[in-house]
Amino acid sequence: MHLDLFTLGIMGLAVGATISLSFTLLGMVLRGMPALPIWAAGFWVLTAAALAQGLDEKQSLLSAVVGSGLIALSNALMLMGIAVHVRYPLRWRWPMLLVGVFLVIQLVFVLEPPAQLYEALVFGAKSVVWDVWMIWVLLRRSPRDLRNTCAFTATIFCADMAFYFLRSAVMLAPGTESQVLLATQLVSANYLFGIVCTFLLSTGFTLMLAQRLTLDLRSMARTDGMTGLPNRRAVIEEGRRAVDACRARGETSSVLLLDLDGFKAINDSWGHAAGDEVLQHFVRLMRGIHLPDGALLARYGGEEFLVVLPAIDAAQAIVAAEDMRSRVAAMPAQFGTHRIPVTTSVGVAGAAGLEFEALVSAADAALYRAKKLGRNRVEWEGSRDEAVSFA
Ligand SMILES: Nc1nc2c(ncn2[C@@H]2O[C@H](COP(=O)(O)OP(=O)(O)OP(=O)(O)O)[C@@H](O)[C@H]2O)c(=O)[nH]1
Repeated sequence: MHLDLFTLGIMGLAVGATISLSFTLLGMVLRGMPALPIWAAGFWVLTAAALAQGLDEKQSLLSAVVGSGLIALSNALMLMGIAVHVRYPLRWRWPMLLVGVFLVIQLVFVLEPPAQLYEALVFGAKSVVWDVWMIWVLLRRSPRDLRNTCAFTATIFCADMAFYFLRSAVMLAPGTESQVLLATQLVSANYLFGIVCTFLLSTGFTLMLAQRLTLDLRSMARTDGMTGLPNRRAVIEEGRRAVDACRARGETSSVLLLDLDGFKAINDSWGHAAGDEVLQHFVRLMRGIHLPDGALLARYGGEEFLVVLPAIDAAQAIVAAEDMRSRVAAMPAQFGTHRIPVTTSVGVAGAAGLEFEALVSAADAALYRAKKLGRNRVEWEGSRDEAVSFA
């Protein structure tokens, strides 16, 4: 089969339109994925570029300027989609500036046509600039937990770059310029490679989206929606891991269980929205307190919060708990024009040998006593030096 430019243009059009349509439809289903519509637009623009360039064998002004302008625009869209996906704050103005520069270069080429070799080399250089930029964002600006799918996509851009270097090497080889057949074959190879790359790129982007979706869902399942803190499930998992690591080293760990006092009365007197505001106010206060490295703060239940302090002994934990209690008592919550007094009771447990679950139930027993003894106070199990004496 002879793959002339027209045939390749039709193939590019079919592949491009299919991918663009898939991404557009995916964007309608997967809401909350901001990169998706940008990539869909990128693929549509790339398809339009294939249409403008591939179906116009005479290489008129339309194919030269509009086609390469569209290719530059599609690269800018792909790049912006990647930046949005990895949450790298890249401003639209920089890729768009590059599109403008490349468009001017193309216009100059139309007005004063350079040697074919020179034009092809500039075309390759333009692709390499986009490739390097995208590879840099994918590998250097992506979060660690998205890195493997980003690395896959970066490999495609590396292959694209390698192709252009290879193509340039062939073109620069002595005597190549005069071989018309070779030049035509290179253009065809360029098209075919572009089609394969576009397909692989769509696979790379799909993998990146799948990984982001999985991570987002996993994070949502472990986060409390109202306060943004880790939820009970997350803190049990992470707390267990942290306490076990300390136990293995023979170190003490402590946990604090904090429960807001009279919270039902706050809801009953001021309404549920006021209750929510009090919870958020409490979390803001807690976040403002400097906790030791490795400490975990989580929402354990309705108005109950758990602090895990690995490698912190009971005496230090009691001091930390007293600091939290007094700060909360000193700062009422603001709800509209009303100031709502807030206090918390705290149960503390700290021991070297206990498992996480045993520490939490000891802290729970201490909390129960704090409530019984009048609330707004810190209680612990056992002596202050070894807050759980029954370990
Ligand atoms: N506004 C609001 N209320 C909540 C939320 N989660 C739990 N609650 C309420 O918190 C209240 C807890 O009441 P109780 O367990 O009786 O505790 P309390 O009134 O604080 O009493 P003590 O703990 O003994 O001081 C219940 O009325 C729950 O409906 C929430 O996310 N928002």
